[in-house]
This record gives sequence, structure tokens and C-alpha cells, in this order.
Amino acid sequence: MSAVIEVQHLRKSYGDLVAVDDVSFSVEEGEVFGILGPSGSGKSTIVECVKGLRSRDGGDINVLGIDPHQDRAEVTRKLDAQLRAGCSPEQMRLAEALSLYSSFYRDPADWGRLLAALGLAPEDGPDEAAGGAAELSTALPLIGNPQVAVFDELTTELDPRSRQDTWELIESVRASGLTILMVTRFLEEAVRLCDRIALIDQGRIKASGTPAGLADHLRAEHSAGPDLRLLPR
Ligand SMILES: Nc1ncnc2c1ncn2[C@@H]1O[C@H](COP(=O)(O)OP(=O)(O)OP(=O)(O)O)[C@@H](O)[C@H]1O
Repeated sequence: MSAVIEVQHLRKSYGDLVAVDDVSFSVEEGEVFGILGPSGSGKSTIVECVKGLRSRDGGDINVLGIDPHQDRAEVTRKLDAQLRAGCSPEQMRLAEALSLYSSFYRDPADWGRLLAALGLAPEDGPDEAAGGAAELSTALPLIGNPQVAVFDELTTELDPRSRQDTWELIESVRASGLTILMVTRFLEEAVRLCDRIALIDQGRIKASGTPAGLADHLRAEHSAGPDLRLLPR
């Protein structure tokens, strides 16, 4: 496996606040890598630096051989659209949304095939596909045919049912072999979907590894803290 994303000693401050402090990780081709942490821990800042949306104060970032700060446009082409759940027009039909978003990209995915791959293609044809929040938030970041999909807190705003639906959709994306960087504040979500997880708190990585390895680490380190019942034994 080779690294698709490499982050080394990333540091970012907002004024006096150190939001990201010496963060290093790599995302290997074909894996689902999760950044797990509570609100305000620095997850979005990391992802925004990876996407080239924010300048960094220190460290190195390499996305498929490109420094996002040097060539943001090219990194944007290789990553997905910057979407969070709930930012799409609520009543927009899934096919309309995919058709519209595909027009933003130079080499978009075939959205009919994307619907089929996600198990969303209706018998009446793709024009009849209507999407709820789960379908829209999962499918739209994929329409640009990314080499790496970045899912930034896709399920935070969703109700439990839509969250479950989104997990199933992400599992179908994972099965396609696409490299995924996902950001979540839900331990259960990270454990279910990720091959490896970096646990971040107050801008620093506290632990990283496979869900099972992370569970061992947390059990050794903490008697309180995350709900360890959600971790695999
Ligand atoms: N533009 C900004 N200006 C000043 N402080 C900021 C800015 N953006 C984020 N912060 C602060 O930096 C810290 C990390 O924020 P960040 O949004 O990266 O965390 P997060 O883990 O993604 O949180 P959430 O899950 O709530 O989005 C927080 O203390 C936040 O208040």
C-alpha cells in the first residue's frame, strides 16, 4: 500500500489558540481512515488544511504528491466537493442534485452508475430517484469522481435512522475500494466504518491505530472517557 495523504507535524493556530498541534498521520490507498474527536478538537481544521482551504502554520501535507497549499485547484479535483450533511436543498431530488453537481466537475462520475453502485437506482430509472439527507450527503461528495473521498461529519446533524442509512451507504462506497478520509465525533461510527482511527483531543492526536488496537490503548489509559462498550474486544 502507498500513502495517498501524508500529514506531518501539522500545526495551525487561530490567534493565541493552538487548534492543531503537531498532528501526523497517513492515509493509505484503499483504506478508510477516521479522525475521531469531540467538538472543537481540531478535526475540521485538519481537513481544511488537507483540502488547501486553510493555510497552515507549520508541518507538511502531501495529497497524491501535491502540497494543497501550493496547488489547491489540483487537490480539489482529486478530492470530493466540500459538503456537509444538510447543506443541500432539502427537497431537491437526488438525480437533480447529482446532475447539477456533476456539471461543476471536469471529469464527473456517471451519476446513473453512481446511484446503482450505492443501491439507490429506482426501478423507474434514475430520474425518479429522490434522496433524503443520507443519500444526498453520501452521493454528492462522490459525483466529482474523486481519488479520495473526504466525509466531514456526514452524520452529525442526522437523526438515528438517517445515520444508519448513511453508514450503509458509506459501507457500499468502502466496498468499491475508494480511499476515504472521514471525520466524526461518534465512536460507534468510527469503529464500524474505519480501518484505522486517529483519536484527537485539543488539537493533538492522543492515540491511533485499528479500532481493536485503539480499544486496547484506551482500556490501558483510561478508566473513564469514551464509552468503551462501543469498542471491539
Ligand atoms: N476561524 C476560526 N477562528 C478562530 N477559532 C477557530 C476558527 N475555526 C475553528 N476555531 C477554533 O479552533 C478549535 C478547533 O476547531 P475545529 O472546528 O477545527 O474543531 P472540530 O473538531 O472540527 O469541531 P466541530 O466538530 O465542532 O466542527 C476550536 O476551539 C474552534 O473554536
